[in-house]
Amino acid sequence: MINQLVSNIKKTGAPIVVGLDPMLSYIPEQVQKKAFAEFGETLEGAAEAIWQFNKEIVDKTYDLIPAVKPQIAMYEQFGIPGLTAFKKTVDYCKEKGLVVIGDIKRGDIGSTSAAYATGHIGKVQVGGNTFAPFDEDFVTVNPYLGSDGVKPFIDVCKKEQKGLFILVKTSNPSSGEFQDQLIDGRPLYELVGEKVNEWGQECMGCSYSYVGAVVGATYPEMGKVLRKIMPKAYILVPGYGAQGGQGKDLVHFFNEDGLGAIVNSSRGIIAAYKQEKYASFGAEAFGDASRAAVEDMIADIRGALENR
Ligand SMILES: O=C(O)c1cc(=O)[nH]c(=O)n1[C@@H]1O[C@H](COP(=O)(O)O)[C@@H](O)[C@H]1O
Repeated sequence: MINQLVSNIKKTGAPIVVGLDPMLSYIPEQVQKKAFAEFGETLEGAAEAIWQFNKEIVDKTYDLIPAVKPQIAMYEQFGIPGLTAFKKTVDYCKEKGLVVIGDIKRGDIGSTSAAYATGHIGKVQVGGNTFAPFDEDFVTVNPYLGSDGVKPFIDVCKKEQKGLFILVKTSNPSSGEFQDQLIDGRPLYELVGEKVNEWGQECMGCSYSYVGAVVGATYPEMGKVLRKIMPKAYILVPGYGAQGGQGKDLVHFFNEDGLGAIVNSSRGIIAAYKQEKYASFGAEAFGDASRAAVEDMIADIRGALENR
């Protein structure tokens, strides 16, 4: 899967991910009304609205981008119908040739991690039948439980040619509370980065490992250090746009080959029509506003990489 991700990035020239994080408040009224007319103001109605919203955004952007990142919490809040919309989104994006990063941020004791890995990137056996229940291409993993909580995900990746992005330094304001704590004079995120590098060494695709890392766009100096600690890890960089990250902050997340990082924006793309900059599109043309926001994001990052 890492090879498909790299190939999609080279083909589009766009090291970006569109985060499909649909909140009902981002979904234009006409889309909500239509879904509620069919299913009522119910969990099913909400799930239909987020599915139709996602589909329009994917239809308007898929030719420009290599990958999407649906964040499962946005779907789980609508219970079982929400999870059905998550799965429909995963399948639709894959049909469109996009790499799907399931943002699930899981991690537990070994046996429980194994079940998470099976459900999201692996296959489950039911009697004589085998199913790939969610079938994302990559998932995000929380490494707080240590190696035995991460290894079951790596084992499934090896078997199924899937991939991981492991939280190393997150983008949120409180991330330093634990992640920046010094251990023998070195911050914890550096030690986690070293572990990601170690885990990734036996998981190489053509040029990059399929064990990647998450490092927030909001901490560019730390990104620079982590890039060197994990030279073969693809770095998923959230925090662009709504959280303040800009192209010029991100150049050191990339390697000299122009690869090695993929920058996520969720609200900045999917709710673009609500921003002043794209307001002229109006709520009816929300998908076109998202396309314009994708084009601007690509230009910003490409421009920064060309001028570094
Ligand atoms: O793993 C992630 O994707 C992630 C890690 C992190 O450190 N910070 C972070 O914002 N994220 C996710 O990235 C997305 C950011 O959304 P926006 O701020 O709307 O672009 C959300 O889905 C977050 O859950």
